[in-house]
Amino acid sequence: AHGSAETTPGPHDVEYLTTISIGTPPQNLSINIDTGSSDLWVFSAETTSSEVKGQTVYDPSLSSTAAQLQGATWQISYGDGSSSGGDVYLDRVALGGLTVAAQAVECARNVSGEFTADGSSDGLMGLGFGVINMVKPVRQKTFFENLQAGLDEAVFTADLKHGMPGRYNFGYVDSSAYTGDITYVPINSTDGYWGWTSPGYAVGSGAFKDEAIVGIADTGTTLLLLPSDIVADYYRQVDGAKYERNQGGYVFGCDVALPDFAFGVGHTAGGSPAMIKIPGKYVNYAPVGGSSTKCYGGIQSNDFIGASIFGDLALKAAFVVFDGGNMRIGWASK
Ligand SMILES: O=C(NNC1=NCCC1)c1ccc(Br)cc1
Repeated sequence: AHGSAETTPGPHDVEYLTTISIGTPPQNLSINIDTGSSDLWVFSAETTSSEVKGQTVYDPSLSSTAAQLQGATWQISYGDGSSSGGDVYLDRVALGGLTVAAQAVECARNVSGEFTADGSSDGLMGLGFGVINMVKPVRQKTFFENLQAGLDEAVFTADLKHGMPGRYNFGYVDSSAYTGDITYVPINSTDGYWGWTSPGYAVGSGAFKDEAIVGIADTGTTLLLLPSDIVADYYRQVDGAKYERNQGGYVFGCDVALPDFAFGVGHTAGGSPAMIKIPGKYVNYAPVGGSSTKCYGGIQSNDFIGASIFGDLALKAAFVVFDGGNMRIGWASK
């Protein structure tokens, strides 16, 4: 089996939203597919009403195929400090023409302010590894893990785009969706993430710099978060760019010229790595609050996290294969 679903960017490509249907008759929700976590949770009929502002909720009592997972609860917090928690139902979940008959659907009883304020997202679908699923006492499998054995190929692919809809495919690699070759590198899933190491980077037309970047591929994080020395190196090439603590990162004039940023993938011994190039204009993330001339950079430091995060800013410059069958990740230009 294989399937395909369109995914639509929010403002400034802050997140990408994909429609899933839950239950019988189907209840359609718009969710954020997140390779940086492993819980499928949704706003629900049980969510504290003051914390629901415009979201569509899943109501298991209206689904003839819903069954509460007795005694199961969950609580999760994300890298950006947001959080949610609640209880668990098993129900059928469909996405892109694929269905899991008994998927753990984690129903929120409470959500943090970030989720309440985001009227576009009705929940998250984690496509990380089940080892970090947060359901207690028995952790649950992700949608992809439940599908995997029945897929033609044990893969899903992310084809996110700048300011326009992209696509998540499951069970196959669409050879018409990228250019050149896909370069695969092994992943380290010990922490439950799609962890991988880039051999280095280049700023604009500059030389490749051999500096290993240990990170994760995370569709649920908006920006590209890298070691502070690499980030400083990039913004040295941006006229007037500076680090502003009260803005929480590097800012620059919204009309400034921005160099491309390229990161390496794999490299044959002595050979040069494949490069994924992020166009400079993608690095202009958005005007900072209250200004129309000062803009916030899409490349920022990871110093509080430790690992680097190849978030949507990096992913939307590539066609990315999350290969669960071979525990590897593949990157291609497009
Ligand atoms: O939470 C993480 N990714 N997903 C999401 N962020 C915000 C909403 C969803 C995340 C995962 C790993 C590391 Br290391 C840092 C952050």
